[in-house]
Amino acid sequence: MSTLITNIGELMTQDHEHAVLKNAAVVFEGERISWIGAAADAPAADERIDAGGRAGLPGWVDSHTHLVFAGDRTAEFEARMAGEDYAAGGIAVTTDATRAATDYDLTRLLLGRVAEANAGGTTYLETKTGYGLDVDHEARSARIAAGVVDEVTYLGAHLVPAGLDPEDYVRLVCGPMLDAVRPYVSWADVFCERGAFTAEQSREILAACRDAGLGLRVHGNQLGPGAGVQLAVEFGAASVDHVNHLTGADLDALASTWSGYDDGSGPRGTVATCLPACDLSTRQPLARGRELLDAGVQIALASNCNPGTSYTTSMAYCVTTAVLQMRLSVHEAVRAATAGGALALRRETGVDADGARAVGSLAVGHRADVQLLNAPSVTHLAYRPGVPLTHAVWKQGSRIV
Ligand SMILES: N=CN[C@@H](CCC(=O)O)C(=O)O
Ligand SMILES: [Zn+2]
Repeated sequence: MSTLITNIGELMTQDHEHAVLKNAAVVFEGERISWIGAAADAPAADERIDAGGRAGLPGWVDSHTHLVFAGDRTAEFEARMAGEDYAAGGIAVTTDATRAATDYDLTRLLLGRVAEANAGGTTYLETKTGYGLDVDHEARSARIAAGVVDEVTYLGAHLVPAGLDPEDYVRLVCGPMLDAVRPYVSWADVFCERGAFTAEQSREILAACRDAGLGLRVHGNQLGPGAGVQLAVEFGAASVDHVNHLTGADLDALASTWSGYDDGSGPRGTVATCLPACDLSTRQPLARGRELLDAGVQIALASNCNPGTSYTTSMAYCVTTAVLQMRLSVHEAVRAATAGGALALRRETGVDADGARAVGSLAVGHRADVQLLNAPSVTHLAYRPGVPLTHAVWKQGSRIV
């Protein structure tokens, strides 16, 4: 089955050349893109969709979420808006509610959040465990997530549960808990922050997870300066996320991981993932996306959807905020929310050992994940803030919106 989407007024491909095509068309063959170019040259296909001059772009790649949870934290949010600071301890409230939920309810809640993300144009999703915090509940969260989302990250190192000795808990995270989640996850993450895990504890956990064959990610430098960025660089993590409080040395360390990447002489480095919706909800200074880009660091934008610090699945909101307040161009912000997210998940290129296709950019052979906006140009995402512009979404070649 092939599908032609034609009469696309502006197509932002986010491919290697950063091409933005006018009067464009794209053809899918099954789950993959088989052709892309000028509408006038497009080949015939089994199905023909007229985009009516609308703008098209890759589906969003949301590379940082915490979607497996029950309960809500409205009261904590209200207190924060009244002036209280965010503290990691709130994670325990969600952990209690999550442990109390049935498998059926947790799955239903997760599916609802994924559907909400899809409706806003998200076509590739990572999510984390981290609201189970004991062996059985972490394994359950990982198992449920693995049946629903594209990438699952083990975040047993989210908070030390009350009453446990931190060193005992770290041993659990590095041992029996890691063994229990291992069949379901491909990534591990650690919340390296005051009130969560120290640099030394984080290092021990990252080493154990690396030795178990997991790719690494780090929550770092969110609430103040800290060791997260340096640890992420030391371990060759695919991303370090939050990055609100960076020293010059942190910026240099991140930039050094990307030297030679652009001209093909160096490997992929550590992506700095900015979470603007979270920054606003926690009243942290916005991550310095502009400065990171100018220093040569590859960045991603992600929703960080979770009940504590960022209860939104809207990648469009993140893009809008990045343009209006972080001083990214529309092209840069869209890139960070598509190809940047893919880079943070190491899914930006070709066919890998799992047979998975590249996501986050529109090129022949890549996964057919495309969204059309109810707008003539992608700029409308920032020009018309808050307006739901999603018109149609295809994921792996199938229309889902
Ligand atoms: N910072 C750590 N974890 C989440 C928040 C979790 C929570 O408060 O429930 C985050 O990414 O912001
Ligand atoms: Zn997070």
